[in-house]
Amino acid sequence: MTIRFIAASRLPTPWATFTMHGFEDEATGKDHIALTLGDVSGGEPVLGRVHSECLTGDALFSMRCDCGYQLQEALKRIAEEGRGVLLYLRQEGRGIGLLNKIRAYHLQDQGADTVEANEQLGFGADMRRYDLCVPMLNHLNITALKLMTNNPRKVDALTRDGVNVVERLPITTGLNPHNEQYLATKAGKLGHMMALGDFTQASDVDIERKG
Ligand SMILES: Nc1nc2c(ncn2[C@@H]2O[C@H](COP(=O)(O)OP(=O)(O)OP(=O)(O)O)[C@@H](O)[C@H]2O)c(=O)[nH]1
Ligand SMILES: [Zn+2]
Repeated sequence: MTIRFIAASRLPTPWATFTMHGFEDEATGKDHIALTLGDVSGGEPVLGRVHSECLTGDALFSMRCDCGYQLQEALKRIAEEGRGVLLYLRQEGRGIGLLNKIRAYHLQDQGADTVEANEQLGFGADMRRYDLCVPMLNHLNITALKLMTNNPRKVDALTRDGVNVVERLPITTGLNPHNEQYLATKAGKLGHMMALGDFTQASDVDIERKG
């Protein structure tokens, strides 16, 4: 695996002006991004989010999942802390790609859950890799993460790959009638450490999206 740093720039957002660092994965040709805020080097654990691409949730306001809500919440929490990192990994659809995710959504429209749909298409439930995080974090001189996630397998995979996750912080936001079943399946079948009662409602946190 060769991850090459390409360029960095300012990225103003509604929450803070981040620094955006662009990387290229030479093996796959995919681009990945890190957003940082404040001085993240120096060894003190950094508040972080490792977020896998969800074009539908992150960019198209989909309410089928919790991705877009988590992305906003993570940037907001990093801004409140004044220091942190978000790794935005281009592994759409838990690694199956956008078009296969649409195929999986079609099966879910007909009654399959998110895990069954992947399996009916011949994929594992979660095909993601996290080994690319190590060179990205090394480039940023980040040695320890306080990770915002509900996904214990993400913590295990990152740890196996050599990322020092010193703390796991829940990120439960964006519950709505369209993603309730999906979130229940994540908790029931994928082992996510969350209960629907923990969630902030999408309507409470995201009024500007209701439009
Ligand atoms: N195959 C498939 N992928 C989905 C579906 N819904 C969301 N996704 C993808 O699931 C991934 C969600 O990634 P993350 O937000 O990093 O989170 P996570 O592993 O669910 O765990 P958290 O850190 O707790 O959010 C993204 O790549 C989405 O595109 C689905 O129904 N099917
Ligand atoms: Zn999503």
